[in-house]
Amino acid sequence: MSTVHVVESAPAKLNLALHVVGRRADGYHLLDSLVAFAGIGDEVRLSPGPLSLRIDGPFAAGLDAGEDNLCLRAARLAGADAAIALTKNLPVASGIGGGSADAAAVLRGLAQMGHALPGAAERLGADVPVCLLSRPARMQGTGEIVTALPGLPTLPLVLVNPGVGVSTPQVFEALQSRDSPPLPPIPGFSNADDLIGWLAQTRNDLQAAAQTVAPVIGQVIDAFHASGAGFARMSGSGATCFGLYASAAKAREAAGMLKQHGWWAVASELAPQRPPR
Ligand SMILES: C[C@@](CO)(OP(=O)(O)O)[C@H](O)COP(=O)(O)OP(=O)(O)OC[C@H]1O[C@@H](n2ccc(N)nc2=O)[C@H](O)[C@@H]1O
Ligand SMILES: Nc1ncnc2c1ncn2[C@@H]1O[C@H](COP(=O)(O)OP(=O)(O)O)[C@@H](O)[C@H]1O
Repeated sequence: MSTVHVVESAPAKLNLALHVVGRRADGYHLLDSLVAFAGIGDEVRLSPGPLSLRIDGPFAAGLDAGEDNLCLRAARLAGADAAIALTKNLPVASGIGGGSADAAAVLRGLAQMGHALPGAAERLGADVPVCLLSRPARMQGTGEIVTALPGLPTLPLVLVNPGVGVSTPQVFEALQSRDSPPLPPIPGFSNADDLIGWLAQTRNDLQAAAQTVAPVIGQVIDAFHASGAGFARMSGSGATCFGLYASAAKAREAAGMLKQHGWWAVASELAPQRPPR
């Protein structure tokens, strides 16, 4: 068995706010999004060897380890060989960027093993540039413009996925309008009230569209409020939603209640402090 050389976490991406501000001639939508990362994520381990991928973890069964897997695509883009082990803790295709986070973690890990980061990482997926940073950021364009933000308060949160697959193209097609204003100026947030006050002035424009495809998303948001969340919203194109809570104990209690619906529900943290890279 080969020795693991590098372990990289691949934290879940959350679009705390997401405005659709336009549409390009090729049909792709222009976004303005406040992105942050959660304490929960996948994990990638790299060791020297020919290019290979092995997947374990709670969501391994839903994911093919073939050549299209974003871990392998990332290594090929970097021109690097490595034996990759992925622990898939995040639901697949659920609006929290698990595939992009995995690709970014592979690229970061390969960089630690001496391989240069490839240019145009966004070719792997729109969320890969922000996932490479894995820190709070404003994301614009289709994801290629990433501006790091000073930081966000670390807050208890719960993620819920109702187990319904939502197609990203279908959600974009279901949009009623594509000309939202940009996000309001993003101040420094010193506490939960600051952040929630700012979030209340924003939207996830994809949420209403996703709800037409998967009405259960509305039930998830209602259940978050019933469980004491101070704020609840869908991330990305769904169907995963997040709720913010006043304490870690309340988040854990809420996750227990939300699981009773038969949904994947996990208590974690928003923007946990991570050691500097
Ligand atoms: C919506 C976001 C927000 O962070 O998150 P997720 O829901 O993926 O987590 C991303 O922009 C998702 O980007 P990405 O992950 O590359 O989307 P894909 O699944 O590759 O895109 C599928 C399709 O959705 C449409 N699409 C996607 C992104 C975009 N900015 N405009 C679009 O119109 C296009 O029809 C595209 O062919
Ligand atoms: N390592 C990976 N993890 C998750 N999805 C992957 C991976 N590799 C390829 N994919 C594919 O990428 C697509 C997007 O997955 P993901 O990034 O989890 O979702 P989303 O873009 O909704 O946040 C899925 O359809 C999945 O089949």
